[in-house]
This record gives sequence, structure tokens and C-alpha cells, in this order.
Amino acid sequence: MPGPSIKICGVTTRDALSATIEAQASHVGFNFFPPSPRFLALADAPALAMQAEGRLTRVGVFVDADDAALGDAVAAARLDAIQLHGKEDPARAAAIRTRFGKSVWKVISVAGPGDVAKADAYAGVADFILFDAKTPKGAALPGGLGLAFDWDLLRAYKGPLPWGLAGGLSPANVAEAVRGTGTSLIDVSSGVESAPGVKDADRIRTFCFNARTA
Ligand SMILES: O=C(O)c1ccccc1NCC(=O)[C@H](O)[C@H](O)COP(=O)(O)O
Repeated sequence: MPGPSIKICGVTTRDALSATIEAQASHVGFNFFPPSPRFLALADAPALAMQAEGRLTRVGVFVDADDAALGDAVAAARLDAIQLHGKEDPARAAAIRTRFGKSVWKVISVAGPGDVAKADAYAGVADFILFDAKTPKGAALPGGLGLAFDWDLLRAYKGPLPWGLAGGLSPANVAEAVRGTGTSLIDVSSGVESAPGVKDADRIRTFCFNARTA
């Protein structure tokens, strides 16, 4: 059985993107949330978009962005998918999908069993669900903090939409996460960095290898 799809999130440099391609990841995340240490300026997006062309699916990460911000990033980064990592409700997800004609990923933040069921409300309005750990109240960012949730909550999960797993993954635990959940996609950001926002080529390579051979 082939391994899961692999998204390396928060790539901001040509070198990190090269490492992502060489490690045979399937997706790259470009972060358009200004407070993030992984924020990608619009001016830097076209070169990375071109480098990824035909090699990686380009996913833009947004937190409660308005249509103007979404439109600018979709064009600059030639996005294939829009990841909604804020409080976007099903109506907002539907409107974004209709307006931009891109695959829409909705992030569901998980702290307990009741959270997983929240994905059901996005059936028919989003294309993909990404389960990520809920960050603490008052945290600076709603993602990318290296926090994991209890993967057992997804062990028998059969939702209406295809889904993936994020949150606290690293080269050390990704194989266990894949085996334990049967996820079709894994997503990582801080677990393949040497410092916040600084991707590490060796960690990217090891992460992808360990995911594929889980
Ligand atoms: O990574 C960020 O800085 C970030 C900021 C705001 C919203 C989302 C963000 N990341 C989105 C992702 O898809 C991350 O890969 C995901 O949260 C997992 O992060 P990590 O636990 O660091 O692997």
C-alpha cells in the first residue's frame, strides 16, 4: 500500500522548497497569516509557485482572511488549494469555494471527542478536512506550535470527507501516527524546523522517509 500524502507546511525559501521536492513530499503549504514566523510575502510567492509547478500541490494557509487577501495570494502563489485555519463557518467555506474555484480545506481544531464531529458540518462545502491540535486560549497562532492531540480520537474515524492529520508531528513520531490513524495525509511544520520558521532539509528528508515506510 502506498504511504500517505505528505504536506510540508510553512515553506518560505527556495532551499526549503528544493528539500521538500527532493524528499518526494506531495504538498507544500504557503502561509499567508502575517503574524506567523512562516509568513510568505506576496512578492516572494511567484518564484516559489513556479518552482513547485508540476511537482507539488500548492496549499495556501489562511486565518479568517477576506476575499481580497485570498484573491491576491491565490494569484501570486498559483494556489491549488485554500486551507482555512481560522473560525470560518460552513457558509464562509462554501462562499470561498464558489468564488475561487479551488479545493477548500477546513481545519478542525481538536482537543476532545466532540471536536472531531465538527467536521460533519463541512460536508458538501469543503473538499478536505485537516485535523490539527487545538492551541491554548490566548496562543499567538492557531497552528504551527508543535502541539499534538490524542490520535486515538481518529482511530475508527469515518467522516463524510477525506481527511488528514496535523499537529506535533516529527520524524520521530510520524510512523506511529500513520499506523495508528490510517490517515491519507500528514502535515508538518515545526517538526521539520531547526528554529521557528527555519526549515531543516535533513528533518524534511527523514520525516518523508519515515512516513512512507510506516
Ligand atoms: O504554521 C504556522 O505558523 C501557522 C500559523 C497560523 C495558522 C496555521 C499555521 N500552520 C498551519 C499548518 O498546517 C501546520 O502545519 C499545522 O498547524 C501543524 O503545525 P506543527 O504542529 O508545527 O507541525
